[in-house]
Amino acid sequence: MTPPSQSSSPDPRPAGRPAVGPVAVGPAGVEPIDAGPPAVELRDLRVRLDGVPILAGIDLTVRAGEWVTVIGPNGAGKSTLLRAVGGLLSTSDAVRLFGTPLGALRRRERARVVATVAQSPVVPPGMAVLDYVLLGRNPYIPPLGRESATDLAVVHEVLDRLDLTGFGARELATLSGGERQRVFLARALAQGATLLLLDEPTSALDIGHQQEVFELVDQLRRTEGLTVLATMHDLSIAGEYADRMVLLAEGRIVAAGTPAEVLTEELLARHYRAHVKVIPGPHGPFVLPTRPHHP
Ligand SMILES: Nc1ncnc2c1ncn2[C@@H]1O[C@H](COP(=O)(O)OP(=O)(O)OP(=O)(O)O)[C@@H](O)[C@H]1O
Repeated sequence: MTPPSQSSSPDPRPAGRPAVGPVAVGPAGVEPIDAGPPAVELRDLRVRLDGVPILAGIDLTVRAGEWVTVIGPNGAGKSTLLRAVGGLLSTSDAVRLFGTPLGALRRRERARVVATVAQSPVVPPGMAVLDYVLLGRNPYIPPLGRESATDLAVVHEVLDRLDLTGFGARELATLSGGERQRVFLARALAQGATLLLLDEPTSALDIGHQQEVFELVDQLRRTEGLTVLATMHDLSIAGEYADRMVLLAEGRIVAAGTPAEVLTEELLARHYRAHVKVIPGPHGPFVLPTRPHHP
């Protein structure tokens, strides 16, 4: 089930690529389509906030259907990078989504292309879960219009897939941290965008729900060509799901490559000042923090 188009504006998604509806599951095992422009293209992206340089010339390409995870120590600029890609910062023409400069996309168009799960989303006070997730359908609801049966069906399907059936009437503020985090993800998936930006999306989840969420996102990626740009601090999980990883430090990319190339003891010691043991695993290296040796 793909969200109906309600705009005559040009759709920057590659031709033939469906809008990703969370309930539209295609044949399993379809490889990402690698034709057409990249999902994300950053060319010399520089961001200053309140006069402070935060990102110092980032070049990064994320192919359609790829999962790229940005890692790095606190304050490295990961959230700022995702906010720039999501259109929340002024970036001139440094950011292109599916070949279109970000600035050329109107708000509703952009919302059909890119959905974000922010680290700490603002929650309108008193809002029920169902109404909050329905906000994800705004790009498909005409101004002054009401949600359609399709919008409601998508929302219920997403709630179901994120183990939130029965939560619809609950006030968001009464949920546990992990339940609330799944609602934030539900809203982003209900948006049906082709590019998903995940900023520490599972930091409050128990390991079971964490795995469930990442498996769901990965399934959408494999079956429907969803592109994922994520940040996370759990390096083992990051390596298990990412095709490629980018290590950011002090606003610059200091390493990029496969998880095995980026998750090395030497790089993690240098940029995180962390003592870790890296053990090869079937889907990516496991990174285990170890106590420094005291003689
Ligand atoms: N408005 C602002 N003015 C000045 N500095 C800012 C502003 N907003 C953010 N920063 C700084 O920018 C840097 C990057 O912040 P950002 O949130 O992108 O880091 P991060 O890598 O996501 O960190 P974390 O892992 O802690 O979430 C931080 O040092 C932060 O203090």
